[in-house]
Amino acid sequence: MNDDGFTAERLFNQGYSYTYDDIIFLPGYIDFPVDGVNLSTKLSRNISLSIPCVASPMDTVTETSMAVAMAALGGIGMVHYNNTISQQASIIRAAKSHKIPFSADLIFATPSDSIHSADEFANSPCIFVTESGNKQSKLLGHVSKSDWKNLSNKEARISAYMNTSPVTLPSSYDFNDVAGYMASKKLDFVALVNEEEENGEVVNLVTSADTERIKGLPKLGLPSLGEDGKFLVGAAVGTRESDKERLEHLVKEGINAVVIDSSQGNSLYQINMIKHVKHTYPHLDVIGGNVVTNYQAENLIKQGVDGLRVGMGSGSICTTQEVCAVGRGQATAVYKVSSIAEQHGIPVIADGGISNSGHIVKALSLGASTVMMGSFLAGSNEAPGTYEYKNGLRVKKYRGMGSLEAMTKGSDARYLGDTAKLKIAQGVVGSVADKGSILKFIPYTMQAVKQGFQDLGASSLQSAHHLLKSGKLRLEVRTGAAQVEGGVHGLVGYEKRYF
Ligand SMILES: NC(=O)C1=CN([C@@H]2O[C@H](COP(=O)(O)OP(=O)(O)OC[C@H]3O[C@@H](n4cnc5c(N)ncnc54)[C@H](O)[C@@H]3O)[C@@H](O)[C@H]2O)C=CC1
Ligand SMILES: O=c1[nH]c(=O)c2[nH+]cn([C@@H]3O[C@H](COP(=O)(O)O)[C@@H](O)[C@H]3O)c2[nH]1
Ligand SMILES: [K+]
Repeated sequence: MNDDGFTAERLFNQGYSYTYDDIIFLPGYIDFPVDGVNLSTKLSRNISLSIPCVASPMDTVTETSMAVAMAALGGIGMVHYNNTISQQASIIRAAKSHKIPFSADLIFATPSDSIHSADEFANSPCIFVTESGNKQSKLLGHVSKSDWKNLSNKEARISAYMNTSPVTLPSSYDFNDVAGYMASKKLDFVALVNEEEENGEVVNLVTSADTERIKGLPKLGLPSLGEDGKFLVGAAVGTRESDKERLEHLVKEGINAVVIDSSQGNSLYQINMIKHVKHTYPHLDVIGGNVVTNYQAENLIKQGVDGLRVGMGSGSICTTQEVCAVGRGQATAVYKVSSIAEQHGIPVIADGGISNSGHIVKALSLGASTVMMGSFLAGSNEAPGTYEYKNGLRVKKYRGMGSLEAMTKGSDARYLGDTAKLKIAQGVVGSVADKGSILKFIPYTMQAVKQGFQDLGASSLQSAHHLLKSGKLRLEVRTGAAQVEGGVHGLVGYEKRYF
């Protein structure tokens, strides 16, 4: 009989709001190797993923590159809605047209243009020539940077010297198809065109440097693909009348799930929106939230949500608990909501507060099926925005969607028709350190999560949830001193490297 530690049920019913760092699991029994751990899971009732990772619908986290890379890794990205309907739709369209987990900056010109400086190529190995000089018209040829450098008359019009038979491949080719073709033909670069469109629009450019870089990264798992063979992409919408029109456009672009975005999801507005979505698009998975209590969760489950997003005030940029005095410690919130959702077969997304692989292990072992991350992903190459330097550190901007800056930017698009109102911030604007590509650090993070699962004696999410429910999973609260002991301590200096 195991009477060591507490069961989750006992620990989380004492009137404390615990967060991930407050608790620690006692180890279980290992009878399988690390690579025997399977992290496949469900985002929502009808959507399966091979890794439990979701990119948050925030304007400094998820646009095309993030959505593509997350799906390529086996997770999913939720495209934010702090933009116009057409901008959000075009981010989704672009993500859906990719089969390769990176996107290049594409440069276009018309045949009658001249190229005066190498700067016009920016970082691209070529400039594409189309009838109208933009992406949307027919591809006529290209000028490679090396051909342009050898040109004696730099004033010449592009039509006089462009290559009129550029090598293109369908954008439906996957990474191995493209890399294999490039290697066999010894190509420096190749354009990927969308063959579903009449004009064969160029959607991506792959260079041999890209293929070499990808080959050097950890092997990708099973990508998240829909029935149409395209990457799974989700999107967020609000609960205003105008969000119904927004959703109509997003559905046309083929989104696979919709997140109804709110800090407090148990509202008449959200319930009306869920009813609308369920009635109008019965095959679209709806993720409701955010919720942190049984009462909130039950109300949304009654309306037929296919997934629940859990977390209020736990995010790194959140000030909701300070400003509004509502919310819940994230470990308690995830455990409480998951135990109700599980009875209805509804997967839970643990949203916010993830800053290391241990937090992911905790969220999943407390009943969540996926984790949603903002700050953990915002410093990556795939997040929107460019890097800048702050105190010698390479950083990217990261801001709360309830920050004044984000609300002001989105107010035209999101709060259209609102009468003048006083804006109160529930988030901050900040920056996060450069982390490189998620194609590299997410596979390492998942390996760390697998090690945590192995220590617990859980070979899958299902088995972790079984340990939780059966009371075999034992945990304790860490005192302040235990938390200090659990971290690095007593050293004069050290370097923290995770992989
Ligand atoms: N997870 C978290 O802890 C938090 C997240 N956030 C994020 O910040 C952003 C903004 O969040 P919220 O302010 O909660 O957004 P929200 O859209 O739920 O609410 C904004 C305001 O509009 C009102 N409203 C919504 N629909 C309405 C309708 N149809 N008619 C009239 N009034 C309506 C709400 O009552 C509220 O006052 C979201 O992206 C959210 O995810 C903000 C705070 C906390
Ligand atoms: O109180 C808040 N004010 C905000 O401005 C805000 N913006 C985002 N979010 C929520 O935080 C989550 C991301 O949290 P992390 O950076 O910790 O991953 C996100 O996924 C959201 O749930 C906000 N919460
Ligand atoms: K917070």
